[in-house]
Amino acid sequence: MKTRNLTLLLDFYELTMANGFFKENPEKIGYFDLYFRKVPDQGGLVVYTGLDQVINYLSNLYFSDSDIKFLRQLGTFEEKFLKYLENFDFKCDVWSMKEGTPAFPNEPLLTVRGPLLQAQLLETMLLNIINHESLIATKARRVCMVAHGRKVMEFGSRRAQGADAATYGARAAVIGGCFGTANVLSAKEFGLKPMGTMAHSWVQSFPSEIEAFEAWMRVYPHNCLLLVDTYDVLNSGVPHAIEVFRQLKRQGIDGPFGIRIDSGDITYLTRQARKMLDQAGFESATITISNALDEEVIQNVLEEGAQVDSFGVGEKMITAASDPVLSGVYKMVAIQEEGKIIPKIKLSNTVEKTTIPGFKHPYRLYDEEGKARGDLLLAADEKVRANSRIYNSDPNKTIQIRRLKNWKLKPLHQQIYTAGKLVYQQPKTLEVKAYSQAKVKELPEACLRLKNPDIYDVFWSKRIRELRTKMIEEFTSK
Ligand SMILES: Nc1ncnc2c1ncn2[C@@H]1O[C@H](COP(=O)(O)OP(=O)(O)OP(=O)(O)O)[C@@H](O)[C@H]1O
Ligand SMILES: O=P(O)(O)OC[C@H]1O[C@H](OP(=O)(O)OP(=O)(O)O)[C@H](O)[C@@H]1O
Ligand SMILES: O=C(O)c1cccnc1
Repeated sequence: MKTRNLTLLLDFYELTMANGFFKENPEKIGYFDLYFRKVPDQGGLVVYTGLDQVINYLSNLYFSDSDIKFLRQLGTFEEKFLKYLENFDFKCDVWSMKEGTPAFPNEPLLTVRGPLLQAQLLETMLLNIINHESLIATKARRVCMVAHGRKVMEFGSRRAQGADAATYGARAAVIGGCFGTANVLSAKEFGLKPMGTMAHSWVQSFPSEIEAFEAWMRVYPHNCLLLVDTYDVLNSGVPHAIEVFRQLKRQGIDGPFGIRIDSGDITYLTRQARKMLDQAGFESATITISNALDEEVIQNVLEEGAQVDSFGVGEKMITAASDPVLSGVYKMVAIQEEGKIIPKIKLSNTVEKTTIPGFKHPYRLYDEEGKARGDLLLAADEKVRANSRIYNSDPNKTIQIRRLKNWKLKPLHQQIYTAGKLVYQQPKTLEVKAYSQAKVKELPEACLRLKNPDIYDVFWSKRIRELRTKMIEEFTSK
């Protein structure tokens, strides 16, 4: 997407703290991890998405004259700090998982290291981008999985919560597995092919359904997809569609032909429509369905034997309606003073909400067959030996300690910025999608299912576990 100055899209406390950090010690370094604690819909994985927009945001950080003017008249900030913002020079290091990576609770999707006052300013926007796009990609994976290879088109822009949610959401849906989107802006910006059928208004605008279909046929003889539910699917829509396909066939045009059904009982109507099309000799004519679809409806109708070639999915996917929040957080995990990294923790009443201190990176563990067996968090300067002990991060798992065996470790973090300089080449959206699908295939099948998936293990090294336990004890014994 075009560059946009979103620097002021932050929560005011980030600026007031930054003003304070500036006064205290502008050189002090902070480390922050961005992660989530719970997979939406009680699913097994999140499709990490948003890095493209994160890069766009970070590469365009600046405070414009009018931003500074606005901040100055608030009377909250020191003049020296405003001057610092005026000449803002992004200096942070950023590590991130590659976009499309399947990710799990409590592992850093993205880590920022840099002057505390800068790293703090990024909190809201990084979360805004990643929480939204990962949520939609995660939902789309669920929807596409139950479609079992049938195409899913993203149709949700009209019901998305605003223009960005529609456009970036459509991209996220494609990364999650959708074949394409009806959103033309998203298609243009992200190198996708826009797609779709026709609306009821086309049919309504003619004196009769057959005239509407014939007119469409004249405009698009080589891709004749007709919406057949404006009046009566089986008594009017499908027979008229067949009549038009016959006319095209007589002209020597053999498709692609197709119909879309947007209301009624999907199972019954598609089975009947399939029979009618087949009997008329149009076995290759496709049937698309739409109308408030989600993974449950799709699974239901396919189990009932619905005859569907592709799905148009809108509102339920673009808003992740069944569980519409990914509660990613951005937490300080360390500071650095005089070259020394000092781990920091945030305690909570629940173990889940207590943070994981220290500068660390996530790795994926692969067995001899190339299957992912879990993820492992290691301190940034830590090396582990084959067969060392690793510890489950989930306190509810019965088996807490495991051996690393001969599993291969592959780093999940890539360096994206070094001292504020972009050092990473972001792949194109369709490459991200292909990468994501390949990475999902590496996971145990039981983690992928919609209901009651197996919980994928996220392990910690001994060092991380001991540090956390020690810090909890230190604070709670005080
Ligand atoms: N066989 C089926 N099993 C489960 N859900 C279905 C089935 N057929 C349709 N649905 C879903 O049921 C919901 C209601 O569909 P229906 O077409 O009856 O209502 P509607 O949206 O009011 O129709 P209209 O678009 O004409 O106003 C939709 O979400 C649809 O996807
Ligand atoms: O239902 P969704 O999953 O969001 O899919 C997109 C919907 O958008 C269109 O409906 P339209 O705006 O014409 O209204 P409708 O619900 O009356 O069909 C289309 O016909 C689908 O039904
Ligand atoms: O092309 C379509 O059929 C379409 C696009 C958006 C929303 N509903 C339908």
